[in-house]
Parts: sequence; structure tokens; C-alpha cells
Amino acid sequence: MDFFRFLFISQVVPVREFSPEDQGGDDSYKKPVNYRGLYPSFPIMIHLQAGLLGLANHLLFHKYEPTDAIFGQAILLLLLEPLVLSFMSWTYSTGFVRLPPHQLVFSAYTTFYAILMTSIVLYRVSPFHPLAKVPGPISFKITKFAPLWYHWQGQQSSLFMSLHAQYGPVVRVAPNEISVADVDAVGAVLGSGGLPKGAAYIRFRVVSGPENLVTMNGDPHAARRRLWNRAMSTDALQEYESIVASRAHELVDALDAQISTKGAVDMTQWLNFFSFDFMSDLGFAAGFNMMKEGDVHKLWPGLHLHMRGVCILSHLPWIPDIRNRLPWFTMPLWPIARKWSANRLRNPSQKKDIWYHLMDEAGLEKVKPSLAEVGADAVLTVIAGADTTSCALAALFWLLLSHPECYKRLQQEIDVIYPSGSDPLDVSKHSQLRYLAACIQEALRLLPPAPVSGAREVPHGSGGTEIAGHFLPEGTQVWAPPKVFHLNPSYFSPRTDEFVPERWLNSKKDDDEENVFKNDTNAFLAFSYGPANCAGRNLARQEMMMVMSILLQTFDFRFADGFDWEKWPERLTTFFVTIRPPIEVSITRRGL
Ligand code: HEM
Repeated sequence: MDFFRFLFISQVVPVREFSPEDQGGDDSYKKPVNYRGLYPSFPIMIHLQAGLLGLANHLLFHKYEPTDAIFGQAILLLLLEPLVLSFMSWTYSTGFVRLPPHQLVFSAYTTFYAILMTSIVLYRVSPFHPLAKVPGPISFKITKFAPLWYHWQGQQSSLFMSLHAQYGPVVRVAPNEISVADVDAVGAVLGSGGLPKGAAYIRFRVVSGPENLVTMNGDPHAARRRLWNRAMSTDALQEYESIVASRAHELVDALDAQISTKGAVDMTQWLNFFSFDFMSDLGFAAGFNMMKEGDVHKLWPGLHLHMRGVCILSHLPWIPDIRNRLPWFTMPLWPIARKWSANRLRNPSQKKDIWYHLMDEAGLEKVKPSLAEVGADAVLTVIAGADTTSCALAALFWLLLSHPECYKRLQQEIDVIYPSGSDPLDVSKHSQLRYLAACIQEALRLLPPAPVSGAREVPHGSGGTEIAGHFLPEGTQVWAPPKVFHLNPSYFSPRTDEFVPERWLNSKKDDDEENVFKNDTNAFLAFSYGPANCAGRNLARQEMMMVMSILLQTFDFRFADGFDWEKWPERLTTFFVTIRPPIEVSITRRGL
């Protein structure tokens, strides 16, 4: 008796006689067919067969992990296998082609899934798993359910903080994911020759649209990044100064108008409006007018809802992209951007904006990007540029208003560099604004807009790699969460958790021990690191310096009466970029 026949036809139990007229129905299970003189001991055999099938599936899916493209087929396979097994088993044993009894089907299903799940769970917590030596909570090693729950609530950043506090610099944060917060490993994860962006990044592209810079890797990324680097060169930034300036003046006017009509002003909202207006000028030369008209297209709530969905889906890269089928997933920005792209093509901008460089209007590239590719990157400009910078500015406002001594020192610096009547948007004086630069840096350290950033992946076909003393097999997702680095006293000390802009003022030469700060700049990752670090970091810094200078020269800010400012950081959530609740302030015009 060969093994296959043994599996499908049980021969171990003697049979009762069977009447041939019994041709089907569930009763056939109770009165089994006397086929070739054999009696199928199904209660035992079907469990054995289904169990082995479950194990085989684990092996199969372990080796060939399903992707979103074959997700439907994989699910169908898992759903049908126990049914087919029970049908085949019954048919082989009875000799008749007919439906198996429901008890048999039930046994096949329960055993199949139980063994499949048990085998997966045991493997994931066993010493045989390649990440077995990486510490982490057992529930996180077994499934993604627990981490997903935190991601769903926007608590990924605080989760990673607490996991690293408990388990050290390398933590297993999901069955096949680790988080590394060791400065010596930053190069191996994010540097050139490090790891490419992980599977999750596919969610950051427009559904069935072309790639944008954020979703690209390797040579195509390097080629596209060349265009971006031109768009962010010193000359290009000079071109953008007047665009920032005109929008910054609009912001001042809008806040002025608010002073006369409202007691408390939501700074978060006005910074959002400003940054969306400005970045859409730069991306498409079209421009929203949120500061004048409000968010008529509901773009901000739309963006945040979209990012929430994108982030959850990004943790499940094998699920098909359902964004197009769910109306609330579709960002209102896409249709607007399409119109703007067409418009921008018909009416070339008078200024060299970001589109000019991305479209290669100067004709410097052998292969020009397509209109769809430029459109995708222009949308990225608005999203990556507006949300992050607005977030950083909101964090800076909150930190300054909650540290009046820092606020005062900053205002004094601005008053000296830009005395009343002088132009606070004169970029040539930025090198003198040392305290402002330090405040911005410190705000980015304590509240980085992308506190977890995105995971990198050990490439398939690489044979695995070693990082931070651990061997990581192909496909492992590797996080390097900026905020965990920033709040590590080994990298930034003393007063690691406090807002101390002075730490960036090179205080080492001071004799006063209190003021000798240790800053490991390699551990400063607010703009990430390596070939895919933030393309717009210099623009972001310049924009923030300009906006803060004009606002602090023009107004006095304080938290509005009754605003529970201390609770503000607790209410931050993260869906790649941090979503910030309102900051209610009271504003008065300064009479210098
Ligand atoms: C304070 C403001 C900003 C912060 C904190 C910030 C942060 C970051 C981070 C952490 C990344 C890496 C993301 C990853 O690895 O997945 C990134 C990438 C990027 N950022 Fe920014 N960003 C800011 C402003 C801007 C601005 C103003 C622009 C201009 C459009 C911009 C454009 C980009 C682009 C295009 C990328 C993708 C780079 C690549 O993949 O090569 N960012 N940013």
C-alpha cells in the first residue's frame, strides 16, 4: 500500500455491510459504503489528511508569500482546499462520485485551519525562526493583529517608543519585522548600499497610476531624484523665496483679520492652510486659496483620512488595493491635480517652480519624464511638503508657547536681526538667526513630523543580511524610527526629553557643565538619511525660518484662555505624518 493510497483510502477498520442503493445524502456517512471491502475510518483519517494539507500550505506560503496580485487566488485556494480534500477522500473511499457528508467537510475545515494556524504560530515563536533571537512581545511575534491595533489608532510612534524602552535597540515588532534604533546600524538600513524601501511603499502611489519619487527604488529612483535635487538646489530655492514671501504676507493678513473677529485662533489650521497654498503654488503654479476661501474642497480631512487608510493598508501589502472602490479613500486632491496638470502644461509658469524642474523644462535630461509621472510627483510635492512642514511649524509653536523663556529669547533675536520696519523675509540674514535655527532643530528632534517613517526591506534574492548583530532573512521589514533615536539619552543629552534649543548652539566651549550638550547628529533622522532622505529639507527649513520670522516680528502669541495646552501632545496621532489637533492661541499685534 503506497503512502498516497494510505492517505486517501483508509484500510484499517473492518466494515459494516452496506446496501448498494445508498447512493448519497448525509446518511451515507452513518452507513458507509462497503467499497472494495474497505471501511473509511474518516473521523481519524480526515483529520490526518487535513492536518498534513495544512502543514503543506504553511510550507507553500512560507516559500511563496502571496502578493496583492494573487491575493484572491490564494484566499480561494485556502477556502477550497478542505472541501476538495473531503470530496476526494470520500469519493476514493466509497467509490462513488458524490458530495461528502457535512460532518466530514466540517472535520476537514477545522483540522486544516487549526493545523495551519498552529504550525504558523509555533514556527514564529520557535528557535527555528530566523528572527528568533530578536526580542519582542510574544503577541507581536505571532501575528500582526496587536501591532495593527496600535497603527489603526495612530499610536505606532508611542508603541515603538515603549517597545524599545522595554526590549532595547533591536525589537521584533511583528512576525517578520524589526525596529532598529542603533546609530551604528543607520547606514546599513538607510544609507547608500543599505536596504531599499519596503513592500508597504506601494500604497503611497496613486492607485493604478505611475510611481512617484517616494515609491521608487534603485536606478529609477536615482534618475528621478536628479530632477528633484535640481528643484531643491540653492538657485531654485532663491526662485521660491518670493512665492513663500507672498503667501507669508497673506498669512499675516489672515491672522490680522482673525484678531479682530475672534478671541482664539486655531494656529494648526492656519499653518495647514498656509502650507497647502504655498506648496500647491510650487508644485503646479496653480495654488489653492485656503487662507482666503477656507478648505472648500475638504482637502485636509480628506488627506488625513486617506493617509489613515494608506497606512493601515501599507501594513497589509498582500491585500489588493481597494482604495478606488471606497469613495472615502479617494483623495479630493487627485481630480484637482489632474486639472492643474493640464492647465500647467497649457500655461507655462513665469517662475521656475518645482514643476519646471520635474518636467525638465530646461531640457537637461536625455529621457524626459511623462506628464503622468510629473503629475504624480507634483501631487507628492503638495502632500510631502505641506503636511510635514505644517506639522513641524505647529510643533514649534506649541513648544515655544509652552516655554516662554525660549519664546522670549527667540523674539529678541528676531527683533535684533529684523528690527521694526525691516523686511523679516530677507533670507540673506538667515545665517544670523542661530537661535531660530536651533529652535526648529529642537522641535524636529522632540516632535518629528514623521516619527516612525517607513520600513525598509531585505531584498528578495539577496540571501539575507546582517544588521545590528542579527541575521535578517529576505523580505524582513526593517524600521528605523526617528523619534526613538531622538529621545535616546545616549544620543542627545542631558535633558533629553526637554525642549532645550541651546543644545544645538555648540555649547561645548562653555565651561559650565550644565551647558555641555551631547548631540549625535548621525542619530538625528527627522529628514531620514541616505539616498532617499527628504528631498525638500532645505526648502522646509527656509520656509519655516521665513514664516517664524514674519509671525514673531508682527505678533505676540500666547495660548488662548481655557485651552488645555498641556494635553496637546497626548492627542497627536501618527499616520506616517503626525496629525495634530488645534492649538488655540490668542494673538495681538506688536507695537514696536
Ligand atoms: C519639516 C518638514 C519635512 C520633514 C520633517 C520631512 C521628512 C521627510 C522624511 C522623513 C522623508 C523620508 C521618508 C521615507 O523614507 O519614507 C522624506 C522624504 C521626502 N520628502 Fe520630506 N519632509 C519635510 C518637508 C518636505 C518638503 C517641503 C518637501 C518638498 C516638496 C519634501 C519632499 C520630500 C520628498 C520628495 C521625499 C521623498 C524622497 C525620496 O524618496 O528620495 N519634504 N521627508
